[in-house]
Amino acid sequence: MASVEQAQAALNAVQDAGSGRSLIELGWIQQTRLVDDRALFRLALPGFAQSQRDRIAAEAKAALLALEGINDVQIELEQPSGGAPIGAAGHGAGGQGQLPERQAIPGVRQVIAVSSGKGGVGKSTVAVNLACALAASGLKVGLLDADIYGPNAPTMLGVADRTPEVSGEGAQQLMTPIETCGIAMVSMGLLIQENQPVIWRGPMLNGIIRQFLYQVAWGERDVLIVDLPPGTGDAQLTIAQAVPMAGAIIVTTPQLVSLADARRGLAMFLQMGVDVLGVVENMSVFIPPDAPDKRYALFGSGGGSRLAEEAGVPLLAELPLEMPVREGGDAGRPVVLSHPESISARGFLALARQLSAAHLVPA
Ligand SMILES: Nc1ncnc2c1ncn2[C@@H]1O[C@H](COP(=O)(O)OP(=O)(O)OP(=O)(O)O)[C@@H](O)[C@H]1O
Repeated sequence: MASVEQAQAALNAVQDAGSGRSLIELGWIQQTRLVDDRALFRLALPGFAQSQRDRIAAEAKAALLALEGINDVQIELEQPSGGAPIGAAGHGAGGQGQLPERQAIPGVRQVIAVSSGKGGVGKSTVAVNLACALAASGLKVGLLDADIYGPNAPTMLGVADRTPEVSGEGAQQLMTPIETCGIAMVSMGLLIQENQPVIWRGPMLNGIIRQFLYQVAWGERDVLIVDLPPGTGDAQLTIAQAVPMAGAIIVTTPQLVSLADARRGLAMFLQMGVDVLGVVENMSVFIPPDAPDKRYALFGSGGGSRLAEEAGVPLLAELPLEMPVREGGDAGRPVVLSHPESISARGFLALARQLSAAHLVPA
């Protein structure tokens, strides 16, 4: 028959996927007891998504059932001290105290973040084309380029030389988004000179992102697409804590190194209580312009589906590496508008249809 110490040691081996730390060390598992052949413990998780809570509970349960003499496990679900109630708005990192309520953007019905673990995988390309494809389907779409340090959306949408109008002063300031390709967009790239470096610290970055969320005249929008910077930094945390979201899309290439980063990004969203809507694999195969029937798996294959499967989320699209995508991005005319018949454009349009059907309802 196992002892309480053995039960605790077994639970100590169960880790939080995001930080890699033990659940016991994090204080999420408490009051482990044994009654006859039953193990009981209290699970006090911060506001994780349901799937993440289920996974943690299942792993802890399995760890206990593997012990000799334990035939049943009972879990008491507890709200973490000072944290947000489990299953409510669902944000908060363990033990960090009460976070402010998420605040919706007036007139904006849904927010979808486009994220990637590492740079250069095509996150901005996906965000911009997805926004254009959703607009082409008749939805009212906004695009917030939250990649403050490397804003690419203005170039990809051909508006890098435009400057949004700003009215009012201080907290009353209101920026009018730029209208292009049927969408309304704002970006740091519209506010700084080209080639000017952006060197900001966290609090300033949070401030500008909050301004982009709440001090822009977004008007009535069925959906706001947020193009996040790569990685798991301040911008992701600010957005995830500030605004209620339909969820996040994770963009990755099939490459293993890209996958490891994408996993971290995915875990961060789940930890913040933000649903992951699915994975988009970009650059799945290269289609040469002079041999459009050929396919080359330049970055390997199967990475996107592996990531999606691991996380229990859908693989939303597998988009090829094609010349018109890059050309459209450089020329300021996204491929869904410049080459709507291309395989990539059809992939983006199908992605938009899927997301629309599952998460968006026009006003
Ligand atoms: N499917 C594709 N086919 C061809 N070119 C692509 C494709 N996806 C992205 N690209 C090109 O790859 C480059 C990087 O794409 P993009 O800027 O969208 O990546 P990113 O992940 O947003 O990068 P970062 O986060 O570093 O800004 C761009 O020149 C873009 O045009």
